[in-house]
Amino acid sequence: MALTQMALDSLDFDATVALATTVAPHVDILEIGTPCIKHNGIKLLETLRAKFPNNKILVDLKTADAGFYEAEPFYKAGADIVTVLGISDMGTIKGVIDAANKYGKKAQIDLINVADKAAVTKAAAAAGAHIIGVHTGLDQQAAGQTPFADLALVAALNLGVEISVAGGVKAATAKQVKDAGATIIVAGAAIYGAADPAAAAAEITAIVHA
Ligand SMILES: O=C(CO)[C@H](O)[C@H](O)COP(=O)(O)O
Repeated sequence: MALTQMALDSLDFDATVALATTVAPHVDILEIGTPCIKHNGIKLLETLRAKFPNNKILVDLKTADAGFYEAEPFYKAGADIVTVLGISDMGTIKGVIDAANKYGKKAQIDLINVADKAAVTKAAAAAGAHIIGVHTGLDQQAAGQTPFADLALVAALNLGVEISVAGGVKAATAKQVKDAGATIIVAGAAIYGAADPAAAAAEITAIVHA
């Protein structure tokens, strides 16, 4: 079954916990977004881990170096998934995979800004990556880009790894993303920007779980 992931992209600690409280019953995975984890640190992960035992938690570290060293404390503190940049050295990617395996968790390789996405996906899968993250970042979205072509390319490789898709996904596009091969469908702005975030999350999850 495909899963939904909600990206918590606020910088504010209390607002993040409050939004997670609203949304957690309606999504599978809570994501602590990159600006959020940089601003608030591992204490926020510890807080969310304690409050939401029924959700998986992804920490979007987007690690670029020192993979094992940077990722290990987050797995130890309860992260289920940690991200590493696909543009990093394979030693860095392998370090995050090794840290994930040490704790029985998952490493996600983020393809943001990767030039040869097929080559990096194949190399990461061969190195034991659990999840490939097809990702059109917020700045790329502002320039009009979408993740759909990259998703088609990665899904066509048929490597047997999980595929997460992020980049402006909303209720209107969630089915398209799932049908194209995504196993984790990420939504940030479509949920936190909605008038009723709980309802928006529930709507997307109903589509993804259908
Ligand atoms: O990782 C991110 C930015 O780097 C976002 O959290 C991700 O793109 C999901 O948010 P949205 O649905 O608003 O694109």
